[in-house]
Amino acid sequence: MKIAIASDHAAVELKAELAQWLRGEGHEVEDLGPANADRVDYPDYGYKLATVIASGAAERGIALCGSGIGISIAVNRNPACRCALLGEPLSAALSREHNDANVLALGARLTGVDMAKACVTAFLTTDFGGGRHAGRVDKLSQPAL
Ligand SMILES: O=C(CO)[C@H](O)[C@H](O)[C@H](O)COP(=O)(O)O
Repeated sequence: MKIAIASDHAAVELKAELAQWLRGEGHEVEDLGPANADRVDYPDYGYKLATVIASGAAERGIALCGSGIGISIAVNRNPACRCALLGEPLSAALSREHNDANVLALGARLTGVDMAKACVTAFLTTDFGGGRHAGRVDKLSQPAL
């Protein structure tokens, strides 16, 4: 699968670890940066990731910052993105099955590497359930009231 990954300075190590692991699993990973741990602003990288998802250049995205909160807010400002911030695999699976999430957000200061990998695995291997969930997800693409 084609996956784009981005972070802020707080999550560059987790980003590198996940990117290497995913490549080893056979995925095509585009690392959108940053390249080092110099302080940056999560909106810049969240918007960059969202643009790649919106363009269709990557099927799924992984967004990382210290808590996952800031970058998930940034990604979700793009109407093409449904970004789910979570810290355990059941929520990752539900984000796919019920919400057709196309971006997963994790907090590197809150979630360890093994748990992060478990979340990513669930996120990448769970299909959208469709059915009753489809109309709800469609509503997310409509303008908010
Ligand atoms: O957006 C966040 C908090 O909601 C992330 O955790 C950021 O990584 C964090 O704000 C960065 O904080 P820092 O003190 O500048 O490293």
